[in-house]
Amino acid sequence: MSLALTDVTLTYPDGETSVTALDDVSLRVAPGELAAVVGPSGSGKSSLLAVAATLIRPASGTVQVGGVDVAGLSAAELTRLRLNRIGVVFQQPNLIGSLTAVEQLLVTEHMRGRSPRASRAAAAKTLATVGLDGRQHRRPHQLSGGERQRVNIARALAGDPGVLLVDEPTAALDHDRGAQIIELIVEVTRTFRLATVLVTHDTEFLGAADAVVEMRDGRLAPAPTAARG
Ligand SMILES: Nc1ncnc2c1ncn2[C@@H]1O[C@H](COP(=O)(O)OP(=O)(O)OP(=O)(O)O)[C@@H](O)[C@H]1O
Repeated sequence: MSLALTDVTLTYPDGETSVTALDDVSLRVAPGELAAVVGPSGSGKSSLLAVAATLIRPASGTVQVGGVDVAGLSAAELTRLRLNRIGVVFQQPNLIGSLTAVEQLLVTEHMRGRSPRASRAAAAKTLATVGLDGRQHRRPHQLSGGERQRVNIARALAGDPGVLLVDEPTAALDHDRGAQIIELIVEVTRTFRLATVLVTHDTEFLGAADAVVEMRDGRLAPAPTAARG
């Protein structure tokens, strides 16, 4: 599935005035490709992900997921699109403390209306894909930081999405764990032919990205080679 943002502009009200978080931004990501987004704090990276996730509607411009302009979808269709086609990985895993790894995935599978038996088998398979075979019955406090982030990634993949949006996945991890998480994101992008957008400060891991773009004051441009690590 592809992801395309075209001429997207987003403003937030700010007292009497407004802040332009995205200024005429265009980004295309083909199936199986990873686009990395770098840029200083406050430049608009999270806003870009929120618009791509269809959580915020831009003031102008279009967002297409799998060739479909999301502006034309009803509220119910948008909910289905988010649940079934778009996987989001936030900086913090946001796991539920009392649930095991497999149960974290079953919560969203339940929301998708899938049967518990089929969901459990699929969730175990997804956990194995992210390297957590044998750890599926552990609760978050029994997992390392890197393993918790893997559960987070597995949860985003469980619905079999076409688009994967990842916000600073290595921020809470040490260097080696961070490198492994980036490697995993690249691997699942290729294996499942996802259109992946990865926001990161870790410029040293960007060699595997198909494109590296830089946000500055809400504008997107190809990153200078120095930012590619
Ligand atoms: N809900 C909001 N209301 C008003 N302004 C906002 C809102 N969210 C973000 N902004 C502003 O929009 C701009 C872009 O913010 P955004 O969070 O997208 O940046 P970012 O690049 O993700 O930053 P960081 O790297 O610090 O997470 C900033 O100037 C920010 O202050």
